[in-house]
Amino acid sequence: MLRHGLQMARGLCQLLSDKFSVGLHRNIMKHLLPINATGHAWSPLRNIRAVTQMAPWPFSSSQPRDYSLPNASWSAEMQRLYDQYSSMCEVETEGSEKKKGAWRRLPSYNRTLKYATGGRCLSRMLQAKARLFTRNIEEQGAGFEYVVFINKEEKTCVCVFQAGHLLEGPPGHVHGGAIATIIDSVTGTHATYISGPVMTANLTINYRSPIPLGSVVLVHSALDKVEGRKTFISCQVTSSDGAKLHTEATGLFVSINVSHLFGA
Ligand SMILES: CCCCCCCC(=O)SCCNC(=O)CCNC(=O)[C@H](O)C(C)(C)COP(=O)(O)OP(=O)(O)OC[C@H]1O[C@@H](n2cnc3c(N)ncnc32)[C@H](O)[C@@H]1OP(=O)(O)O
Repeated sequence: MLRHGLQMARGLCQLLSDKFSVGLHRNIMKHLLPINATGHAWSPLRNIRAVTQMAPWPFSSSQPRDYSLPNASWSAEMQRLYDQYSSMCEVETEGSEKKKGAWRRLPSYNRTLKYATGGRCLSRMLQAKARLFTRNIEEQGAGFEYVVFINKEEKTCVCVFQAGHLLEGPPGHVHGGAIATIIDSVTGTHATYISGPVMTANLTINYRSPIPLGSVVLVHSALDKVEGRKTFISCQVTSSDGAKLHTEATGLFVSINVSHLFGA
């Protein structure tokens, strides 16, 4: 019973911190994972693990890499847009006072839920190898380079997305499935920020104009409405100056009890 409860707590914590990559995880993480003076996470669950012989806590020895931070593969346009939205974000100044800003950058990691379906643990091999679909290409700039910002006041999201050469569909242009993936990731993250844990129930996409490989586009996500467990989001992918419409989409996200993902 204790073991099962701890697995659930650990899975929930990681779900909120990895899969959904949104701010609400912070409240839980700060209780479960105080950061010590060396910057390493300390977990009360880790201490209990010695008694219960549970699988390793994935964040126990080092901080996870935040993939939404700039790297050498980012083009000047990607960096410019990152700087533009970052300048509108809330920042902590000296003395822990916060400078007001409507936007917030959402961190992004490469691990997803550790304990998945059927109420059973995934095999150790799968646990070790599982990676978030959009963050699983090692070579920087080859796949999905993106960063998501959320506007708390307007309840909108924008993602700056640079599509790498491994995402080719039609010659020299981005694969429709890759476009769907980034749309699902951004709108899903947005819905989670609004409504807590959700799953995509429906995604409807209209492709209006092809996206050149290597280009930087903006994925704009807006909340349409929330009806009970249903969160409706609409989305547009445009050129970085907003002049060209590439893709339009609508998504329906249904709130779930996380036990849904544990097969309970
Ligand atoms: C950082 C990374 C972020 C990544 C975000 C990516 C998110 C994802 O990709 S999730 C993976 C893809 N999605 C899935 O695998 C979901 C699979 N489907 C399911 O698990 C379930 O069908 C689920 C959870 C969506 C809904 O099931 P359940 O909880 O039983 O809800 P259910 O009672 O059927 O429906 C609830 C409401 O939604 C409606 N609904 C459910 N599915 C649909 C649908 N496809 N179309 C329209 N309406 C729907 C129902 O009609 C019902 O409406 P109402 O309350 O008005 O009667």
